[in-house]
Amino acid sequence: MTSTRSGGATQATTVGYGTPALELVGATKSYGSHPAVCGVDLAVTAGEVVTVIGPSGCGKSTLLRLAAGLERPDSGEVRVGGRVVAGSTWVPPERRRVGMVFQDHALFPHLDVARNVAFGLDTLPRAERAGRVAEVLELVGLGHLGHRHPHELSGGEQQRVALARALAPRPTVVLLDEPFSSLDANLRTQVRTQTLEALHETGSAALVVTHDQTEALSLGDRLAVLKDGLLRQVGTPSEVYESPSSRFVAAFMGEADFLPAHVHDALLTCEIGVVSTVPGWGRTDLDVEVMLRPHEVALRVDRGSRHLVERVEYHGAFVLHHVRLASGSTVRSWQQHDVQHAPGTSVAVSVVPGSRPVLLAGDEALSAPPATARR
Ligand SMILES: Nc1ncnc2c1ncn2[C@@H]1O[C@H](COP(=O)(O)OP(=O)(O)OP(=O)(O)O)[C@@H](O)[C@H]1O
Repeated sequence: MTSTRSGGATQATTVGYGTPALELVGATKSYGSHPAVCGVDLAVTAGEVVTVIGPSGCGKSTLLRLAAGLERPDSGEVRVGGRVVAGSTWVPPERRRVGMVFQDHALFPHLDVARNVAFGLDTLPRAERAGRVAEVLELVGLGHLGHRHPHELSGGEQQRVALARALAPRPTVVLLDEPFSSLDANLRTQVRTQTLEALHETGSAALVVTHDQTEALSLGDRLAVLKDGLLRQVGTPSEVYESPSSRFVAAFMGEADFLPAHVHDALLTCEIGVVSTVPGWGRTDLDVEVMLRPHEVALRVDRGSRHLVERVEYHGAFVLHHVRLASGSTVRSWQQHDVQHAPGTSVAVSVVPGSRPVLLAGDEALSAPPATARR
């Protein structure tokens, strides 16, 4: 069931309570014999921003194109506002209540900003069109630029026009494909914030493709990690970063080092000593691997240690130290910007107290001890 929220001309068409704005159910698409998206189940609710991230060629754009109606699924369904738009039936892109924002903005060069934004509003009575255009341009902070042509705008302004154009018809869902990647780093942060504000203001559901881990972690209410066309994990940014379900997700979402480790009666130890206790792992004896992120690794100069600083990377606010352990394994450690241990320095390495490192058996993260490991 779709309904329009009362009390706000800028509001998107939202869906009834409990109905996802966008649902992909078993969505599958191959190009020839090459599977691009394999049985993806993903739901986005009204007002929610979900980012899709994964390595190049993993199927991110194909997933978005399936939702938009620019590709037909080989099997599975796409639903918008609870209505099937692909699967047992086919609804073309322009009738899906879906807005799209592309990486290159895709504005019409011969139309001014106002006409670009008005482009998808032909079903609206003429008298209401100008008001709606003014409203969404105001929403993205460009109320004063309606008369300009795209070539007279900065990259960030063009991106905001593209967003205004996508939001103007009050879509149920907005799909954004790498929307900030053509902007330089400073502008990207600013336009990202403005985009999020506009999306939250309208209450649209949004699915955003990005290849930037930091962006995925900071932008989305949830993020979906894709690899080889398969969804590997869906969760809030902190769930995915702090409790990755696999080695792939752990390493893809940020710096991660893996060390052989052992759990004995809920005590986790590895080459650098005691890592932590592991609640619920009493009466367990098991070889595992522990994942350590650089913010969990502490260093202290110790002339007697056989662990040596190998390389130091200055990042401004923080300095990343690469340490070669006595065994030959390496770990990384973030230090404050004024701490730089020169290569060759002997250091004691430990785990920052309070850390809850992730344990792995093979490529899968362990959330509980396997039954076979119980003594
Ligand atoms: N029209 C097409 N014809 C044939 N193969 C395609 C087509 N579009 C995409 N593919 C293939 O499908 C796979 C998924 O492509 P897709 O563009 O969805 O990946 P992506 O994750 O968006 O990649 P990137 O991050 O590099 O943009 C890739 O192997 C790609 O080569």
